[in-house]
Amino acid sequence: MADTIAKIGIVTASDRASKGVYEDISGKAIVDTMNDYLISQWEPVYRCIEDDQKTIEDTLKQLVDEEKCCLIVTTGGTGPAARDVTPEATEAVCDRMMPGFGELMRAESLKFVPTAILSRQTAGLRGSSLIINLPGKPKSIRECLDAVFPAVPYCIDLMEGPYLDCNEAIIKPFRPKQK
Ligand SMILES: Nc1ncnc2c1ncn2[C@@H]1O[C@H](COP(=O)(O)OP(=O)(O)OP(=O)(O)O)[C@@H](O)[C@H]1O
Ligand SMILES: Nc1nc2c(c(=O)[nH]1)N[C@H]1C(S)=C(S)[C@@H](COP(=O)(O)O)O[C@H]1N2
Repeated sequence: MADTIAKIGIVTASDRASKGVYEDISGKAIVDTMNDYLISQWEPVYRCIEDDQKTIEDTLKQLVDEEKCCLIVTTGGTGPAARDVTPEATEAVCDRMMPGFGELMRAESLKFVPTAILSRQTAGLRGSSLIINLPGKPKSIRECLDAVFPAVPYCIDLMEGPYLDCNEAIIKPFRPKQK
């Protein structure tokens, strides 16, 4: 699927950003990061929603099943507060979990903040889409994506999704088997 435009879902789960109390800087940071990383064509499918489990589940299902996003990156709602339910919504819609993503992001994030372990961020597969949770803080976006993104293009190759070509001066994808 070399020439397919990759659709990438960007989901901000934040009560305040979704009500306009503050600007959604974290969702924008995901878009900026993808623009930095990717030299192949891609298209963002953006949603900014409240921290409500059913709303998050419905949004993730829509982005996978109807929009056909190969990758969905969420931000927010991964902590211990009562309304932090993004990991639960992610698990509920995924067929299989990819625990290594959360493990690596927490380990790398600990180099920046001791509160990294408060994030329950995870990742999983629904159909042939990869869903990755990031914390809500704007600066956590790049800290986490720089750690895990090298494995993302090959993950999408294995699910027969679009070929993600990266700017290797910024991020080096690792593909054990070249196409
Ligand atoms: N999407 C975002 N855009 C800009 N800043 C954000 C965003 N999400 C979080 N922040 C910042 O990080 C701080 C801590 O995030 P927190 O985890 O409380 O947010 P959240 O749970 O995503 O949002 P909310 O509590 O409104 O649902 C916030 O006070 C805010 O300053
Ligand atoms: N890389 C990184 N990870 C981070 C942080 C951060 O600033 N950078 N903040 C932590 C904090 S303070 C919290 S409470 C949790 C959960 O954040 P969330 O509820 O906004 O998703 O993510 C943690 N992980």
